[in-house]
Amino acid sequence: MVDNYLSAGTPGEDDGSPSPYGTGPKNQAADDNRRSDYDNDRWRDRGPVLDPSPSLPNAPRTYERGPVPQQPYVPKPPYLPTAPPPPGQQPYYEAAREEQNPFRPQQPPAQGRPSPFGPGASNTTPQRPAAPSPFAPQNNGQSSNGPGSNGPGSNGTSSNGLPPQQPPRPPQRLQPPAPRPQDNPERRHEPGPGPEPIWGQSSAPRPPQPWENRNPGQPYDNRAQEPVQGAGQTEDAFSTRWPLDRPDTPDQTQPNEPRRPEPHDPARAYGTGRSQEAARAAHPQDTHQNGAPAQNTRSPYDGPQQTDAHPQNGLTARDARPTDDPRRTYDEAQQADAHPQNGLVARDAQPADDPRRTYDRPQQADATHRQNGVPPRDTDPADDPRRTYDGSRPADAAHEQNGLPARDAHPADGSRRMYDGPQQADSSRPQNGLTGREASPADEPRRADEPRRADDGSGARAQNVQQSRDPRPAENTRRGYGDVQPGAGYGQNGLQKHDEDLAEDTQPQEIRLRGEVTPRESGRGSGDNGYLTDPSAEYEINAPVSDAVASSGTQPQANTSGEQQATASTGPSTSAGPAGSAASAGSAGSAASGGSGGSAGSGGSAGLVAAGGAVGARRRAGVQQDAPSQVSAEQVTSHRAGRRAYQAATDGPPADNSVPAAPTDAEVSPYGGPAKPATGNSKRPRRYRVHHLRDFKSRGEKWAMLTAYDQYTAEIFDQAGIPVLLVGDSAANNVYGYSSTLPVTVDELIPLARAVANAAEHALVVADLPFGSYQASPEQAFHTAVRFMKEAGVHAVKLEGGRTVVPMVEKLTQSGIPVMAHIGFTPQSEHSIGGYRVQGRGDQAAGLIDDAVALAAAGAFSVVLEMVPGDVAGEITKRVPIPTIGIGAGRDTDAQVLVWQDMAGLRAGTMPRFVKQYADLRGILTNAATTYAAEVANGAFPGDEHTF
Ligand SMILES: Nc1nc(=O)c2c([nH]1)NC[C@@H]1CN(c3ccc(C(=O)N[C@@H](CCC(=O)O)C(=O)O)cc3)CN21
Ligand SMILES: CC(C)C(=O)C(=O)O
Ligand SMILES: [Mg+2]
Repeated sequence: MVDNYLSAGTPGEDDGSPSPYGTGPKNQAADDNRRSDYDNDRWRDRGPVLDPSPSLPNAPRTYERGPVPQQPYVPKPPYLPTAPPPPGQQPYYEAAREEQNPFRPQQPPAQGRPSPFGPGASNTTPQRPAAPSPFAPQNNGQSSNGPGSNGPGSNGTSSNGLPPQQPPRPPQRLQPPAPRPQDNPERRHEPGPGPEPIWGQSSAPRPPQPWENRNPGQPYDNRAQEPVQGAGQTEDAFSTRWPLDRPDTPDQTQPNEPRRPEPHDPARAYGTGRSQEAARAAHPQDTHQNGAPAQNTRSPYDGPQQTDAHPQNGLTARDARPTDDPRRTYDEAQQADAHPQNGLVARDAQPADDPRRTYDRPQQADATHRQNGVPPRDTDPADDPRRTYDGSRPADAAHEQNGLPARDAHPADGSRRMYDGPQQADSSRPQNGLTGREASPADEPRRADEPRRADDGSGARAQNVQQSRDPRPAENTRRGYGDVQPGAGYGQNGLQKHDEDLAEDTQPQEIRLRGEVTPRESGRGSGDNGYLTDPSAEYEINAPVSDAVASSGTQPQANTSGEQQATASTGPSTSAGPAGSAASAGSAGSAASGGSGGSAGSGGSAGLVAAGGAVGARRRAGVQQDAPSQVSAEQVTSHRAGRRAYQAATDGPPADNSVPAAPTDAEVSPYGGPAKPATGNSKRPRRYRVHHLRDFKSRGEKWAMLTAYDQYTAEIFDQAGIPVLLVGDSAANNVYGYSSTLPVTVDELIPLARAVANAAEHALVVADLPFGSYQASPEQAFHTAVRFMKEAGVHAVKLEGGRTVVPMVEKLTQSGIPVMAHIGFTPQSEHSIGGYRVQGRGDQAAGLIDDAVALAAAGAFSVVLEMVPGDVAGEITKRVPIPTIGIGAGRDTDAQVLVWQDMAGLRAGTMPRFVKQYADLRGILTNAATTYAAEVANGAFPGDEHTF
């Protein structure tokens, strides 16, 4: 079947084709133990009984699944930027409901349109051309091309005759980068490469844009450009008559628009593939940041290297095993060995390593290999051309650092990754300080048994040390992470503005406190889960928390946990803010030696840890000891303990209106030198809050959101400086293996959200409300959101929908629950939308803008724009005072979001177009598991040092 985009079913369901998520099995939601959030009859009619929730046994769940009270809802937006609808006028959301009629006309698919569901679908169209990829097979004659190759094609640079993974993209994408739009306003007028007319480029009059068709007092009528054909739709249903349609709407957002001086040019064609192609062609830096693809560089992941990396190549675990003190504790090893820039061991800085480290601690490099991102420990770091942190093998090293596969090596797993090759190589540089491929002394594949090269020794390493502290690629003209100095970002740009934030952040984290008093943490058993027996009082379970806060003032009430006792031991990370997250990950976080660990984005609190207490406190606190590698000193103790310690150390107003450098802000050399004092007021908030995001927008600082579904990823991303973590309902297909987001339930998401909220020290944690858990009514939305707030400890919720969900947004925001909106392609509405389609093209743009404005007016603190034409996303970003977060919405949104498994290359399958992969975790794990199995088989593991 070819997806006709009008089908109510997913292609995966219709024709057995694979899910676009890359998950193999179809929806497995039939598990008897799984409960629906909304319409499971087993629960609906029970009345106010205790609901044996798997996430919190015996908690009353009547508010989740019971009959939803359908009370008349009176919208009362808490901080409306506009007047309510005139009396007698149909509420805007009533009209919106019709506008979002799932049966509204759909544009037929263009012939030859590639299926979003990948090559497995019954789709005869070829894959979309992709940029030349560094992972495309190269001419080493040794790489294996797995079954997942995307087939024939040549990127024009591959010289090995093996098919690249993707057909070529237009060659002009490899041109040097063009200026950013703000640097070159003319770009918006650049013609596309094809015959498709681009509005504004010809002398012919361009069609009016939807939002231009609005006269004062005369609402724009979508009917003019979007004929209604759907059943049950009236003309009025498509008339979005509501106050924000007034032309003065933009003025309301004017104070929030400092960075977009250029007026929106509606002449730019919307959302056509042509215009997108043109934009890409005009901005090759999008796919290749420095315009110099390292097309011929070899990767450490090619065939011989993979072979070499394994025990059978002679580099056995025992060969490589150091002979130093096997008694080192894990935490010590972390501190000493972590090379936070890239996850590699600073071998030269740590000749004595812990032989007991498992791969969970990648520093145990004995049997670990380049493909695992871990250097062999029997090699001399000074002359190993494979080193990824010596700047000697830029493109390859970049891949190596990120675990990205070689261009000439096809992923062994057969996945069809849509790598954007040169971009990936180059984009690694801001994080790892690598220079460029011109600095590479060796492009040929390196074998483990070949002589070490001496031309990238200490000099190159020293160079890299310096470079690693400047994450900015000189040629990177794009605004964003790469432009930010270590220690910049939030700290430098926002400190004065956020003096109040510091004060606030020294206050108890009430949301966290609630989270702390979960039944699990309070030691209450399932029979005493904190819920009152009176369902009407079910939200009063915070009494212990309130008591704690009240009795402790600005300090949380001490309890008997060792975690609390550890409060003086360390402090939180104080690395740069979101704009500097990559910077901090690449340099400021290079705290590997000096006895202190330093993970990406965190300075090492060496002194504090060395002073003792942290590790012990960690143990006393019962905090997990076998934390992941690269754990910074602050992580050695518990998050909360560190936070309290820092709070204790920094309580009180900051002196002379500036934020003091935190004790953990020192930059520590990975090469053993003394800690370098922090150069700036690098500081990020104790907790990112919605007002920080607003401030980012007002300052024009872009930021990144990632999904997270578990403790370690949350911890890592948090430490990397990601200010907002989303526990997406995409866990459905990225955790639970469903083929869409529809099956996942509140009960399935809450444990994940709780893990993330527990682990995220600084990030604002947002949880998706899953399908069916909020659409019924504002009250249902409220009850579901409360569950996430109480049981998971998240700080905000996200829900999908435009004006139809405005009442829900209002209810939540009025209840003190921050709401992130989500419009454009809303996966929960996949079946009504008719597939994975770009939304807001052409005439749909006006409706999408209306949605965004209405959601902002309803109190949403931000809005996700998914698969929205770049122009429309840019226009929305101008129109609304709240941050826009794009995924497949171009570069003009205030922020970006990606599903982390996509971003890090963990999942297989064809990636959506908007995905850029920054690592090859799948390859890393594949190699790790393969090596582990091989060592078990050949007896290399476990060794004496692993034996008691
Ligand atoms: N791993 C993962 N990544 C995601 O981005 C994601 C999820 N899961 N699950 C929830 C939603 C669903 N999303 C998706 C999933 C697939 C496409 C997709 O296949 N897009 C194609 C076709 C687009 C079109 O036809 O216009 C693409 O090439 O982008 C898009 C968004 C985004 N979200
Ligand atoms: C893709 C993002 C925005 C999301 O909603 C999710 O991960 O569930
Ligand atoms: Mg979602």
